[in-house]
Amino acid sequence: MKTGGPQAVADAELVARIPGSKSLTNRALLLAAAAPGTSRLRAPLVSDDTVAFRTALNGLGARVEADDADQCWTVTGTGRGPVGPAQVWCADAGTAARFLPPFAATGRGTFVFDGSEQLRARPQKALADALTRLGTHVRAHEGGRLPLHLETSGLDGGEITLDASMSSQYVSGLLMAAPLTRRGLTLDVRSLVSRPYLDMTLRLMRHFGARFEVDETGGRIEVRPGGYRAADVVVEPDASTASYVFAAAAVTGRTVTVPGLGADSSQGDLGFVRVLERCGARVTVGAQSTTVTGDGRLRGGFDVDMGDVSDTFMTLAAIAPLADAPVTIHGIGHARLKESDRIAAVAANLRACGIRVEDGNDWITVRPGTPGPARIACHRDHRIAMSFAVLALGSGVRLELDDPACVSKTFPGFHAELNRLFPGHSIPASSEERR
Ligand SMILES: O=C(O)C1=C[C@@H](OP(=O)(O)O)[C@@H](O)[C@H](O)C1
Ligand SMILES: C=C(OP(=O)(O)O)C(=O)O
Repeated sequence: MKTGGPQAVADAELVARIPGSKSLTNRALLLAAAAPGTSRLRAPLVSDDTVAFRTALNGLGARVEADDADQCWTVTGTGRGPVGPAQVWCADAGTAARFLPPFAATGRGTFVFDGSEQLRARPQKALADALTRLGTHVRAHEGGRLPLHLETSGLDGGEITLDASMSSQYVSGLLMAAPLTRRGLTLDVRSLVSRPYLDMTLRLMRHFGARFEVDETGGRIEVRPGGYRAADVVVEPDASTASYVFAAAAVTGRTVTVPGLGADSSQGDLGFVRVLERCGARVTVGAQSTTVTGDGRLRGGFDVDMGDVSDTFMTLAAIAPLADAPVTIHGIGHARLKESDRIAAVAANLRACGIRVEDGNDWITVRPGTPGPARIACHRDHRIAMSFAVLALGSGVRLELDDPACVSKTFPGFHAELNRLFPGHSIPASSEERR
């Protein structure tokens, strides 16, 4: 029988404190704002993206109030689309820029959506075009980008085809607006990326009382009119965020459990643990929690499609130098259109560490190697910062992040939590002051 002592301490399971899902928080906020009456979000994510979303909804006529501990947000919704004029600041949040304009289009008046330089650079054309075809008067910057001006008297609905090859967020935004249209809306979705997010949207819409049908191909969705009813939501921990502590388990040979993230999760990014399994980690996805145990060595020599879980491809790419053979990740072309061009950013940072990398339009190959000290260019991309923090942890190399605080987009306490789980982690928590 094993007793206490150093080995027992080394083997002890680490229980990570992962904040709520950004995607669930911002969807639940929108649906609660669109429903009449009071809805509650328990354990919402409190971060730049969700606070921006909450503030935007307050400006659009809903009331979102937080309790003292920010553990429960109470939303008083209006039961209809918002009334303009309103100026909406989306900050860095893709979810705000893609979910809020369709919602506003179901209301009446004029609305102006804008965001940071980073968000202004991200594509919106398919969404702007769809709103125009539905009868909204839309004026956008070149290529449909922010700032976006809308003038609307509500949406009749109807049927439109939508190209979702750049982002699934356009589809989610239109779907969530659809029950507020006068006749209902049918979407014929083409070239969809990030499919699990669309399923998450539909699941949450159903929770708020929406009625819809999805055809057998999954590409045609018919949403009935009739609005929403208020509902309470318990927000699960964020699966994309959990990828960093799971990867940390894999590279340190420790066991990390994330409570509250289990087999029934609607977050596709929990699928990242199956990729870690290919690297040799042991994975248990239980009803209420997920556990990853690493053996400290990473197996490579595989090629994996991470198109459905692309927010986690950098987590794998950043630790891939520690694998015993090359790792290729493909299907991730749309990751070039996020907070940064993520393929380019990961490739350049790995090269700065002395690692051999090849990359193409929608793929990257990372070769085994010993990373050397480097300054990591985060490009204000939270996931670049968090991914390379895990490489620093796993390799013991000194990596300096040029913008450690950018993690506040989705996980303001990231460095502190990594340090709590893995004391002595080389990126100091003191670097975490907010921008
Ligand atoms: O709908 C969502 O909540 C999200 C969808 C994904 O974007 P794309 O659909 O643009 O890939 C993902 O990258 C993003 O972090 C969140
Ligand atoms: C792509 C991301 O964010 P968003 O599109 O919601 O801004 C992300 O969080 O990785």
